[in-house]
Amino acid sequence: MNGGAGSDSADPERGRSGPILDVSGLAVSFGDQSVVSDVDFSVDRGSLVGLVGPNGAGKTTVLRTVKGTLDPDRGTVRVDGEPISDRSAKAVSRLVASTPQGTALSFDFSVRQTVEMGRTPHLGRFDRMDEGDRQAVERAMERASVAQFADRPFTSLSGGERQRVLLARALAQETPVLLLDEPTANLDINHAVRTLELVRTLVEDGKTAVAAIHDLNLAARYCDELVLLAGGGIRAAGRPADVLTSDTLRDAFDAETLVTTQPGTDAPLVTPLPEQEAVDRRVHVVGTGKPAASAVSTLVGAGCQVSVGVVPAGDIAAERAQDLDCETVTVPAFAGIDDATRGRAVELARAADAVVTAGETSDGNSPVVEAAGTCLAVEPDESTCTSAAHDTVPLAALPAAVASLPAAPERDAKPTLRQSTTD
Ligand SMILES: Nc1ncnc2c1ncn2[C@@H]1O[C@H](COP(=O)(O)OP(=O)(O)OP(=O)(O)O)[C@@H](O)[C@H]1O
Repeated sequence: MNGGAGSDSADPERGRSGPILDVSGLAVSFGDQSVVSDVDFSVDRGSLVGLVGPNGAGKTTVLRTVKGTLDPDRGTVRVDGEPISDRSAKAVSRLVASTPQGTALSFDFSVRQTVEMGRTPHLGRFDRMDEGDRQAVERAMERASVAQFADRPFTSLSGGERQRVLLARALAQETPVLLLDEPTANLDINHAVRTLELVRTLVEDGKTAVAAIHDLNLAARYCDELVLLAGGGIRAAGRPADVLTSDTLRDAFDAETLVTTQPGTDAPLVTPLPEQEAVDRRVHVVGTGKPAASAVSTLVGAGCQVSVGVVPAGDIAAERAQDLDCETVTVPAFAGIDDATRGRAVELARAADAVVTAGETSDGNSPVVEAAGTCLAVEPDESTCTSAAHDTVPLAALPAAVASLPAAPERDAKPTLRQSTTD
């Protein structure tokens, strides 16, 4: 019996909990060049963990070590509690399947023959595939959406199509653990999302997956946890929102980023920022909705100290400002602005080098807008606070417009901003 007749939904892993993969004290070098050391992480059954990090950080090296094709200098990889070094290569292949980073395989097999290779660990040396093996192959091709190419030569496919065939080969292996090295690298956005949705379905059915993923936003959206590798070790590990912060990304990638939240989810959204000199200005934003939220992100990204309000609690501009640790003066939605609340916003506006209005602003905020010496309105200007003289600028030009303003000389005497208060 060659096995493999079971369907994915009857995965024996389903319902089991706890770590299936445990990596401890891993150190790998090539010659005298250390690539990673002190790498420790474990992966729970039924979860998807993303390995992220800059080029050359060692993601592929860690994946190769986990599947046993590269021996570490130190450390242990355990699958299901047992070190892989104590198991035969074939036994490891029944537990761990992988897809390679590159798709430039030179063999000229058909797609079906390529996927059939995934059954090798389940066959004896002289065994032929049985009906159960053939069903596993068909199922894997269907799941990876490559059944329509089954009879074509592998080498005739595009890079993205090949990538899906290699995923099908790994699925045909029917292992509890999947290691995916850049599974979306050659895929268009539709196939990238479909591939990661498929991996999520597999994970929900009980499989465990570790994927090296360059696209931080896809990694954040689909992975349960991330391991950030950089500089020869793990820089951060845990929930995507805890790992993908501006500070850790600066540390790992030497890049400035703006981290907000992906619409409709609580996954972080990472926007790389072009290198530019920080705009050392203090700005108070008055407004609501997406225009005000975008103004806040743009100004924070440009390096300004930003405060916001008065804005209704729950408005996207208030949430964005709080995400970015800006002092935010709010009132409950649909409530009027009381004097004390308006007073705090006026104080912040006076202390700022400029007030920026964006999106709809209520008449109740007029004293806040008027409190500033300078007012800039973001196009299209929807402000109802018309009493203050202002220039209108497109959002993209806002940092430059703010930078061109003179900084108020009494900066040191200005009241300090509190971190993200809401009333
Ligand atoms: N066989 C090898 N011999 C020598 N050095 C190697 C070998 N394989 C990898 N390296 C080096 O090890 C380091 C880590 O490589 P690795 O491919 O693991 O990084 P990575 O994080 O997967 O990178 P990328 O994001 O670019 O795919 C790199 O500096 C690489 O040049």
